[in-house]
Amino acid sequence: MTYTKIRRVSDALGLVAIAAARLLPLPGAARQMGTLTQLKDIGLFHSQGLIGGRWSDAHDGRTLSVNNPATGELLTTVPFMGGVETQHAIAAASEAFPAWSRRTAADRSKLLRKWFDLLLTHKDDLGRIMTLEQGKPLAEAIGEVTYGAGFVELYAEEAKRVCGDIIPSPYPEKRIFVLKQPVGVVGAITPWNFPLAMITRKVAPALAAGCTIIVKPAELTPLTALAAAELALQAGIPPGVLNIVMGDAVEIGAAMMASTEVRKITFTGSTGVGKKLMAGAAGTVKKISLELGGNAPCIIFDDANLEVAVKGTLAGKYRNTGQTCVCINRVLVQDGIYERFAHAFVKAVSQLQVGNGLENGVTQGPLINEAALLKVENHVQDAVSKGAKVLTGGKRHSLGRTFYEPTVLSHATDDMLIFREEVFGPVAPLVRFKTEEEAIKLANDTEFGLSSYIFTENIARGWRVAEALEYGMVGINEGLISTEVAPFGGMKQSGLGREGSKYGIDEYLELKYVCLGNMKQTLP
Ligand SMILES: NC(=O)c1ccc[n+]([C@@H]2O[C@H](COP(=O)([O-])OP(=O)(O)OC[C@H]3O[C@@H](n4cnc5c(N)ncnc54)[C@H](O)[C@@H]3O)[C@@H](O)[C@H]2O)c1
Ligand SMILES: O=CCCC(=O)O
Repeated sequence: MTYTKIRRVSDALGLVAIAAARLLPLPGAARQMGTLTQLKDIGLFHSQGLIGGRWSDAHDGRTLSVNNPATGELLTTVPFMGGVETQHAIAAASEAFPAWSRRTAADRSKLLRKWFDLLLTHKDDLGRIMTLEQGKPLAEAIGEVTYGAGFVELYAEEAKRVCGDIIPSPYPEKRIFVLKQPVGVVGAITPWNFPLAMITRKVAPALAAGCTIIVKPAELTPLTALAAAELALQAGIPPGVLNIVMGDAVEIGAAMMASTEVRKITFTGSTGVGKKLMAGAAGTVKKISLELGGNAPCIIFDDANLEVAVKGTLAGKYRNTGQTCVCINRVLVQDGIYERFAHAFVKAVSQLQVGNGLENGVTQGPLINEAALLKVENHVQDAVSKGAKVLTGGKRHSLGRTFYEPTVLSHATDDMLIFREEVFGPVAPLVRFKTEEEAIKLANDTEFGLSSYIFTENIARGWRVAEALEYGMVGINEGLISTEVAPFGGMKQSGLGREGSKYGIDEYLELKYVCLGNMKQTLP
């Protein structure tokens, strides 16, 4: 029985093809399936890359393990690809580019809309795959699918609004036009913390603009990307328009950088890697956008509504177990509200439920791996050694492995690692301040500038401080600010360019100036 037939049978019976898939060698499908067999549509599970519309292995057969961070379980293996496969993917994307870019915007829009519909239809399965490989609680994972699909819907609409311009000419015999054209083949490199949304935030505007793309998802979380790509194929997105390679990040990145056909690099990840890519892109002068790390301050003023501040800080800090680039990293609390805030915040944090993201009621999943756990431990130890006090948590969770207790530290100061670096874990350090001026100074005292948060009931103060913060995004009385319709991005070393919103598509477009001369004046 072929894999497609197994899928049809399983669909017809309303069952998954668990037994069959385990027993048969399945070309193009699962080699080891474990808990992934509980998907409603097993056809979403792919463990090969996608090049020119074909599910592909590494040329030398090498593979890479994908594990569940909550249990350590081996979920599957995927090809360990490198420069060779990246060059094939670039060739496929280049070949697909002329036809894709010549299609009407309305046509591309329809295909993106179909992809959006399919992503939502399969949101439970996509969420399950995401929880298995990334660890976030299932409800949060399904939330990410909705969020990620939102970019596809938005750019299905924006595709039709890529308008050029006519500029009044200063010369009677000349006319001046501005065309917007797709930049060409795009290389996208994405992180593990948002295995779907960081991909659709790049792929959807690229495809809407008429570009073709090669995506390299994080090696820790390739399965959600592959499932989304399966749905893109089902939606009718032509072979070669969307390609996925994974494996040796350095080799894949280098092949993208070296290629003269790749005209644009879009990266989300750490600032260190972003800087390397920026240097690499210089060799062929590629357009580049970077969404990098953050060090978000959250300023709680004396006049904040305590309940709103606690709820907002909780959401902004502990989303995805603190593993979000926009997660609050430093909580700056004014003198007059410090004790009351600390008390109420600790109470709320103590109620978070840690566990395997597939279990009901869990709000805090594991950290992605042992290295992430060690970083969190190191930050807490460093803070405590410099005078911080643990108000709750402060150690590995009794579940073991990659679980860490949701933690609040008081008496944090600007000489601690946790003040300087992104902790990327469930730890909130409270820093006491006296004046508005001091809060702004502390908040801006970092090379990062992604997101920031303010809690105050004073509207004038909210505006004033928002204007003074050197950050690309500011939440006022709100801890969850991400949405596909708003421009997402950072200042300083948090990145270049903006994603999402009506502005995000500009990153995938070139402006071309056309001057029409010899316009003879025939009318009187
Ligand atoms: N600003 C944003 O929108 C945003 C969003 C999500 C995550 N992030 C940041 O990402 C970081 C966490 O993600 P991460 O640990 O996956 O980051 P990372 O930089 O280690 O990896 C990101 C991606 O880059 C690849 N990569 C690593 N080295 C590379 C190289 N030399 N050449 C080419 N590719 C390379 C990885 O395989 C992965 O796919 C955090 O700093 C977080 O703040 C930022
Ligand atoms: O990790 C960073 C991106 C998360 C988001 O889009 O809110």
